[in-house]
Amino acid sequence: MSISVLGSGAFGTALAISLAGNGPVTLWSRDTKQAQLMQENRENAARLPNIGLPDRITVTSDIALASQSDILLVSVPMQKLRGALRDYAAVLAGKTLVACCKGIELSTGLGPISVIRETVPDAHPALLTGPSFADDIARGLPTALTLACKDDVLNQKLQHDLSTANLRLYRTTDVIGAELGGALKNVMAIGCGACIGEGMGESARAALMTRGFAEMQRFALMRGARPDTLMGLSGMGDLVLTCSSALSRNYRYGLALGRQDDFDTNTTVEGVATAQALTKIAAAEGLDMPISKVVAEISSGECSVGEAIRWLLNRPLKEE
Ligand SMILES: NC(=O)C1=CN([C@@H]2O[C@H](COP(=O)(O)OP(=O)(O)OC[C@H]3O[C@@H](n4cnc5c(N)ncnc54)[C@H](OP(=O)(O)O)[C@@H]3O)[C@@H](O)[C@H]2O)C=CC1
Ligand SMILES: O=C(CO)COP(=O)(O)O
Repeated sequence: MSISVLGSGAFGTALAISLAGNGPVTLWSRDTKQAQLMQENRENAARLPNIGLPDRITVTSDIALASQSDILLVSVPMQKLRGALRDYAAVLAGKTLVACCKGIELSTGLGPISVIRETVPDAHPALLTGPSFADDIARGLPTALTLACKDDVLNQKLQHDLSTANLRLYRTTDVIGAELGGALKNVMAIGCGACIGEGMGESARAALMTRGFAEMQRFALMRGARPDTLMGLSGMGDLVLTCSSALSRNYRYGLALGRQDDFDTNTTVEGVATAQALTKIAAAEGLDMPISKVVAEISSGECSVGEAIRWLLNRPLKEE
């Protein structure tokens, strides 16, 4: 069994480092110069600095070579997934593709598994998600993740092949629940960052996380997810991590909004597009998603964080 990671961002590189503990791994970058630099310097200086690449990792920009592996982990941002898969659909046909991204596609409202199905119809799709900062994984710190695949026989094999010394994988066939847990927690992390950045305090953050989780459950149930999936690593687990740590880019982005600080626009912040996608779908379905709505509005500059908080607090009172 051979493994490649397609996409050499922070997360793809961290996964490659962890998987290299089991055997050889190919790490693919679309950028030839970046691939050469990483292969020679044994470091991803751009996205995961100061962490060495084990000898068992081969970095390449040759997609034909990388796609020869049995299992391909696809680790690019959600809004780039369709384009990346479409570009390489010919060599990805029939492969096992494990999406590692967290989000909802803005143009279609779809999650990663559906995007794989549409772009590479005869691939075998799965999803890896859950609480996991790239930096932690790359440093060998332990975490537990959710591996989601409709085909439980394939999933059992993947669970065996992708578990490592520091990644304990739990499997589920509820791909919708796993996708939505990972996608929606990023929106709530922006909200929590904004709340702390605006100086609202820890009690407000706990309230926002809890009501945010209620929104996550409401949306996921509407889409056919199982409630217990949201209670697991991909939902509650990742929500807790991302809403409470400044290692999260979504949280830091929210923090910057609340403090009215600048934020590097090249940083991957998945929750921004996902909040917009959610708001569109919720409006069409008549679903009440107030936190997602204000996260979309503060991200687009339609309202300030202060105005958003006042609006949330002044809505009609209701049952919990
Ligand atoms: N970082 C983390 O801690 C975690 C991230 N994730 C998820 O992983 C996904 C990727 O995030 P992350 O690695 O952090 O992001 P980064 O911003 O660190 O890297 C994104 C990577 O995707 C590549 N890329 C972008 N578009 C394409 C394309 N069309 N074809 C090929 N490669 C492309 C970029 O290449 P280039 O450099 O050439 O632009 C870059 O290597 C996200 O969905 C994120 O939510 C999940 C868990 C943890
Ligand atoms: O998904 C993550 C942790 O599980 C990483 O979160 P950020 O994308 O907000 O950094």
